[in-house]
Amino acid sequence: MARAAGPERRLLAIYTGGTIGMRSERGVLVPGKGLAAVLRTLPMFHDGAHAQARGLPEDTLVLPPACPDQRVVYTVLECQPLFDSSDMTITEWVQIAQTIERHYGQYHGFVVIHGTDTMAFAASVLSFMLENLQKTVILTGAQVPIHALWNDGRENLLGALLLAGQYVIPEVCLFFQKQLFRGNRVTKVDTRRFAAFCSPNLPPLATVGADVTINRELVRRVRGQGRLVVNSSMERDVGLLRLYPGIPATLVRVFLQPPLKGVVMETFGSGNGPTKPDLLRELRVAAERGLIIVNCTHCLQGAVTSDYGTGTALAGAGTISGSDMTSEAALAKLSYVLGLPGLSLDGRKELLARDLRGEMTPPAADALRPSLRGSTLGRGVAQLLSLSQEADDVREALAPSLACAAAHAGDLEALQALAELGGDLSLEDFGGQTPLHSAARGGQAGVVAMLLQRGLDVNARDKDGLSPLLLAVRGRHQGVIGLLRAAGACLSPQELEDSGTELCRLASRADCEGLRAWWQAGADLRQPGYDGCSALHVAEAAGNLEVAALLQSLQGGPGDQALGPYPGLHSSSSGSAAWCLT
Ligand SMILES: NC(=O)C[C@H](N)C(=O)O
Repeated sequence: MARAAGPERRLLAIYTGGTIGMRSERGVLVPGKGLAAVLRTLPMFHDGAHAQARGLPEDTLVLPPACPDQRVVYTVLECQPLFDSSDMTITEWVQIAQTIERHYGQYHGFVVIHGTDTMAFAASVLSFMLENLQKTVILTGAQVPIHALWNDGRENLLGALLLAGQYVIPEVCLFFQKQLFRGNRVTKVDTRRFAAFCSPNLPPLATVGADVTINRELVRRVRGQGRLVVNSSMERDVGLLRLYPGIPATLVRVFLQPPLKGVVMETFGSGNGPTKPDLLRELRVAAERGLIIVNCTHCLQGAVTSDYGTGTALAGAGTISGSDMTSEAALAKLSYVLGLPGLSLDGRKELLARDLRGEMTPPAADALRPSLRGSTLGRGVAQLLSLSQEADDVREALAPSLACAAAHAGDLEALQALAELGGDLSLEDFGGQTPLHSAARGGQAGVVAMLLQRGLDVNARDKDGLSPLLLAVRGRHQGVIGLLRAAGACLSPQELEDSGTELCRLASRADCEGLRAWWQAGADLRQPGYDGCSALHVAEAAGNLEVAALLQSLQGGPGDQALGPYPGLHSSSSGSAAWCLT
C-alpha cells in the first residue's frame, strides 16, 4: 500500500442508486437520476475553472486540489435503472464487477455509490468476485440525500473519492463516517445514525480526520502480478438460516432442501445451537447429501469456537466453522466457492475454512488444508501458502512450475490454492508452457475448463511453438480438444501443413483414434504428406479398409462440430441488457 503518485489520478464512480441520490416522490424516497449534474454544482466536488483550463471532456469532474501537485479527476457512470439497494442481487453486483473489469486499465481506482441497506453484502460479494485486485475499490453511500441541507452524503462521497484517488489500497473497501473499512468485514448496524456501519472483528483500514491515518499493517498486500480476474459464476442457491430457541427440526428440514447448495447458519454465542437429536439429524442428513453448512455466530463480535458441547454437536453434525466472519461475508464466500468450477466437496470446504480476502481471522495453520496434505504437490502448495509475506519472491518464482505440475496432475484444489495466493495462472514455466498446455497434455478436461473460464490464452505457444490444442491432439484427449475448439483454439497454418505427414503415419499404423483427434482439432484429412500422398492413399495401399472407410467418412472437411460457445464460458454476459450503464 502506498500513497499514489502522479499529477492526475483518474477515478470511475459507478452510481448504482441508494439514498445518497434519492428524491421524495409522494412522500417516499425513490432513486434519483442525475447525480453527476448535482455534483457539478457543488464546488467541493468540481473545480470548473480547472476543468476548463485543462480542456477536460464534458462528462469529467475534477476535485479541488487536496495537495498542491495532484488532482483527482473522475467520471460518474450512472446505472440504468437506479436501485434502492434492497432490490439488488448478485446479478447487479456481477455487472458492477464487470464494469470495473472493462474500465480497469483506464482508471487508477473505483468508487461504487450504493444504497446502504445491502452495501455490506455488495462489498462482500465484490471482494470475492474481484481476484488479484491491484487498485482501490471503495463503496460508499449515505443515510440522507446529498441535496438535503444537512446530510452525510457529501462527506462520505468526498472521502471515498479522496482516498481512492490518493492511496493504493488494493481491496474492496467501504467508506462511511470518516472510516475506511475492509468491505467484507462490515455490517450495517443503524437505520438512521450517520455511523451506519461497523467492522466488529477488524479495526478500520484508515480513519480520516484532520489527517488521514492508514493502518498499514492491516492493508492487504498485492501478491504476484496476476491480472484482474472477475469470478462471475457465483452460486445463487445459497441461503441464510438464523437459529432461535426451540426452532422445529421440521422447519430446518424444509429450509435445507435442494436446490439449496450452501447455507450460512447463524447460531448462538460462540457457535452453539440446540442439541435436540431430531434437529442434529436434519443437519447431518443435509450435510451428508453434500449441502455445505457454515456456522456463523449471530453475535456482532467474536468468533465460533469449540468451547461448548452445544457447539461441537453442530460440528459433529457436519457443519463447518465460519470463524469470525460476518454472515454477509460468509454468504458471499459460500456463493463464490460453490461457483468455482470443478472442485470436490472437500476442496470447497477447505477454501471456506481458509482466509481468502481478509474476511476472517485465519484459523490455526494446523487445522488447514487437510486435502492439500494428501499429495506431494499439495504439500508443496501448502508450504508455499504458509510462507511469510517476506517470502513473496520465492513464492512467485515457484508458482508457475507448481501450477503447471498441478494442471498436469488434474489437481484443481492445488491450482485454486495457488490462484488464491495471487499466483498468475497464465504465467509460463521455464519451458514457456502455461498451465493450459500442461492440462491439455495431461488430458485434464476439468482443469482446462477452469483455466479457460479464467481467460487464459487458448492459442498460447510454448518455447517450441506448441499450442495446447496440438498437445491435446498428440495425447488424443477428445474431451480437451472439444473444450479448446469451443473456446476458439485452432491449428496454425504451419501445424495444418505439417499435419499431412503425421496423418499418413497414423494411417499406416491404423491409428483411428489419432486420426479422429486431428479431425476433431480442425485438420483437413486430405492434407498430403511430404511425398504428396494423403492418409487415404496410405490406408488403401496398405489394404486397411477400416481406416480407409473412417477417412472417407471424415474427410468431408475439418471437424468443426465442436465450434460454438462453450457452455459456461460466456454465460456471464447474458442478461446484461437488463441493467446497463449509460
Ligand atoms: N441509506 C440507504 O441508502 C437506504 C436505501 N434504502 C438503500 O439501501 O438504497
